[in-house]
Amino acid sequence: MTAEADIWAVVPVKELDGAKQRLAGLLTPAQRSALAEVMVVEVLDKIATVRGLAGILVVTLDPRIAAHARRIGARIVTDGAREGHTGSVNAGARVLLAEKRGGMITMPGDIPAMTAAEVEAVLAAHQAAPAFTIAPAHDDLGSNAVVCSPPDSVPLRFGDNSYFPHLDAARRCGITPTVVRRPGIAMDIDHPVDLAMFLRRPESVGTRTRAFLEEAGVPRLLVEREVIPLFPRKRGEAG
Ligand SMILES: Nc1nc2c(ncn2[C@@H]2O[C@H](COP(=O)(O)OP(=O)(O)OP(=O)(O)O)[C@@H](O)[C@H]2O)c(=O)[nH]1
Ligand SMILES: O=C(O)[C@H](O)COP(=O)(O)O
Repeated sequence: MTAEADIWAVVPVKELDGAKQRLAGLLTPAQRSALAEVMVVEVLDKIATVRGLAGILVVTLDPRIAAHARRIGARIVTDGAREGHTGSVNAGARVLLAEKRGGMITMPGDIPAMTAAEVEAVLAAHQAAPAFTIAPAHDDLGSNAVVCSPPDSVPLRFGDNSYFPHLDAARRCGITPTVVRRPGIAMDIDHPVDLAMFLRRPESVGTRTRAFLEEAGVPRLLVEREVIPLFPRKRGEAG
């Protein structure tokens, strides 16, 4: 990718009240909303330092996230911002298309272990348009960073084990997808078990999200709820 590629980051952010429903069994609504905010702010602050991006669009109706997005110089898109993950990404892509921008890299707000260097590696691997690059989740189910140039090079559909369907969609568009795996980008936080994994992994060390989780007593909660066993089984032990 060259600087002339004109790639914009598109980050969809659901309103914080009601975010992270899949953590409802573990965290209170206030904790979930606070965690979502810490993660999104951490992700946006890191994206703001990525070299080679033309700009950042944050698709949101959340006033706190919009205020932070403005502070880091991002643009806010509100049209289509309540249309789910896919609808919101498409809303950002439409803005970029209307402005004849070169492409987009979309990432969710729940990958707080990502780094600017990882995103730069994804962008560096991206080919000349028409092109499609994807950085999957650690389990090869989710699509955690997706680059499309032009912004609508491949129809996107998140939320249902979308990684392999996105590879197929690219091929149907006549594009050979580029795959880039990076451990920080790969670690999205949806379920309690994801929190356990995040806290175990070296990539979370030094993140504000980890500090927040420790402050909120989440490591102990994960043990109490048996998401993390207190005495891990030894290899080969039955159970
Ligand atoms: N603007 C916008 N962003 C969304 C919407 N739905 C999801 N997102 C964003 O898309 C990314 C992935 O979100 P999800 O994992 O589906 O939702 P979540 O709130 O993080 O978690 P759950 O409530 O457990 O589904 C996050 O950055 C969300 O904020 C929406 O309706 N509008
Ligand atoms: O449901 C989700 O976790 C998000 O919408 C992300 O979707 P994905 O798993 O397809 O990346």
